Amino acid sequence: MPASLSVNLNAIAQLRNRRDLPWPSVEHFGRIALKSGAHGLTVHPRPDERHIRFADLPVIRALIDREFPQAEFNIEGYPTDHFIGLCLENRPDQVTLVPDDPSQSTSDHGWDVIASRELLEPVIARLKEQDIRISLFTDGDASARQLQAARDIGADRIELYTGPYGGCFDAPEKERELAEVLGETAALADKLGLGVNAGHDLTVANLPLLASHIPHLAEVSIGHGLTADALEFGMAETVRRFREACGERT
Ligand SMILES: CC(=O)[C@@H](O)[C@H](O)COP(=O)(O)O
Ligand SMILES: NCC(=O)COP(=O)(O)O
Repeated sequence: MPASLSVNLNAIAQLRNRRDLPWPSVEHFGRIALKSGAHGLTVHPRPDERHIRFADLPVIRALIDREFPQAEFNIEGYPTDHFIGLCLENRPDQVTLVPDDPSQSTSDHGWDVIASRELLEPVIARLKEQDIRISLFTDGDASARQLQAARDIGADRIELYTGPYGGCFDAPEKERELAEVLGETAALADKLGLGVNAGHDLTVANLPLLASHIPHLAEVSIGHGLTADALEFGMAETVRRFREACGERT
């Protein structure tokens, strides 16, 4: 079964925010992405609203409810009270919890689940009361103890942080990163009953090899590389290319 593609709209929002204008519109490009066969939309609102604004969330929720009821809405972020409130108001199918400091420019590491158990366990319970699937952003080389802890506190999935893989894709180290790091962690998570998502710095070039090393890969969320390609090929054609890179026949 090919991995589902969730299109991250952060970069579209960042371009929009250069001016006090409503375009490029996250609703418009979200619609094109879903019409073109993307399985869902992802947003990662950050506290300074530098790309996704809090007001974008109900717009995306309404787009999915009205026009694409099968599509999934994935909200990513650090679990502050404000973030949890945004999630409860906007009814995502999945929340991906990410251990980012508010000043971080982008995500660059996964949770230390064991050390963060007191923070994460009640948050996961609260979100799961609303039937929201929980994914925890996880380092590619997470230990068995970390994965076990993720499962014990109620996570449904992990999202493997693929930044280091993206960074070494043109170098020989990518073989080790794939087989011994991401592949082994994914296999262990699968054995423990955790679903496996992946994201960060994925591209149409590096996605097929990743997917071939993680046969049970459930979902990839992709923003930066996909938006760059959309500038060249258009959003509809780009989504088609990324779906193919996931192993879908388009
Ligand atoms: C959680 C993650 O992998 C991030 O890649 C993300 O959602 C993108 O965040 P920015 O768009 O702010 O870089
Ligand atoms: N969870 C990762 C994500 O949504 C997008 O990351 P990127 O493709 O913008 O690096």
